[in-house]
Amino acid sequence: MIRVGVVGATGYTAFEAIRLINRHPQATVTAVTSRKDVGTPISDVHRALTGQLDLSLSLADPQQLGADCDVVLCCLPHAASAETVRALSEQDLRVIDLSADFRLRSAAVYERWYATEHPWPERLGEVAYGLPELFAEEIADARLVANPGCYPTSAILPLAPLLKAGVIETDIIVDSKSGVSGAGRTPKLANLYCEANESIAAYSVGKHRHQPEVVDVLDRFAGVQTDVLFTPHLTPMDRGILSTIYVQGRELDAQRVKQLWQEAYAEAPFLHVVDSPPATKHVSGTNHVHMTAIDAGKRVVLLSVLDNVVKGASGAAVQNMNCMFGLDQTLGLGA
Ligand SMILES: NC(=O)C1=CN([C@@H]2O[C@H](COP(=O)(O)OP(=O)(O)OC[C@H]3O[C@@H](n4cnc5c(N)ncnc54)[C@H](OP(=O)(O)O)[C@@H]3O)[C@@H](O)[C@H]2O)C=CC1
Ligand SMILES: CC(=O)N[C@@H](CCC(=O)OP(=O)(O)O)C(=O)O
Repeated sequence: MIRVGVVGATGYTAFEAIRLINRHPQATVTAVTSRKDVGTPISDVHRALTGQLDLSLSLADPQQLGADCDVVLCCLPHAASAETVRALSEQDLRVIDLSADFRLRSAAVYERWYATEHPWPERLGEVAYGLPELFAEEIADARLVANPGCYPTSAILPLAPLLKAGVIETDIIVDSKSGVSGAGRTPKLANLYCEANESIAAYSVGKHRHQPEVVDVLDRFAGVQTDVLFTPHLTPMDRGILSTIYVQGRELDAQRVKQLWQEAYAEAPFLHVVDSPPATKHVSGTNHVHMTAIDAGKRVVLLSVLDNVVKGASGAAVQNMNCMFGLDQTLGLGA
């Protein structure tokens, strides 16, 4: 059995990770940590875990986690995560960081977009990016994996094969909508029921930190510098992301896009090319991504949907864990 520690266990991604590991035939949760709820049973914090996991929260002590775990899923906010990841990396265990702290390859870019100094800049650029559909070999060999952002996953997966094949121009528009769980469980005014319900709004227009992540990962995979305009929207649903992506290229049409996806993702168990516009409900609670392409004048419109807390976070983390331990990618993920 793989012994799994969950750091920052009181949050949404941690809950989803525990739920998935509880169903995993070869992994078990052995430690859950928190700053503020030390000593509290995890099932008091996440009531859906009643009768499902008999563990109490402890402080994140790297040495103790090193003794109790083979792998730690670090579910802390960005900027807070990097120090903990660094301390955990000194232990004899593998780490999957769900935050953004090790996704970018450049400390200067990180510092510009996250407005904070990186505490371990020399490690950036050597960390596997946790999209097994694109980087399976690096992930399999890694001791530290940077789990992708939820929006970036929804944009990178449709775009990567098209850029690699050189069939689209590098000027790309990504318009994304997310459910409120994407913002985490830590309360914020914009995410209160009366603010978010029956309403939809764009935010961080032209300055969201996932824009450089998409650009960096596409360059890493396809060796192409893109100019991505990314606009996220908060929508009144619990979970789910829909990304609408506008691309164009000479003699490009939807059929060619789908053919390139089919070739690139023939072995990818969670990626599905569908024939009509997908809905977030089609993938809710699953690790699947549905994608389609539709001709629209001089452009092709790409549509992708995923569950932000599963394929956008904890499901991807379990998929990465499976790769790191030489297991079938789908184990514990119901596919
Ligand atoms: N929600 C989503 O859909 C996605 C989230 N992510 C990323 O995953 C990570 C976790 O997200 P999520 O679970 O939604 O977040 P939450 O806000 O739900 O939970 C984060 C947990 O981290 C702990 N925490 C908060 N602030 C600090 C701090 N300054 N130092 C140490 N611990 C802290 C808290 O636990 P306590 O107070 O008990 O210590 C909190 O419960 C984030 O980096 C997020 O950006 C990535 C993809 C998708
Ligand atoms: C709806 C909502 O607020 N979503 C979050 C994205 C969550 C995520 O993936 O963010 P990380 O890169 O920090 O892991 C946001 O826009 O900040």
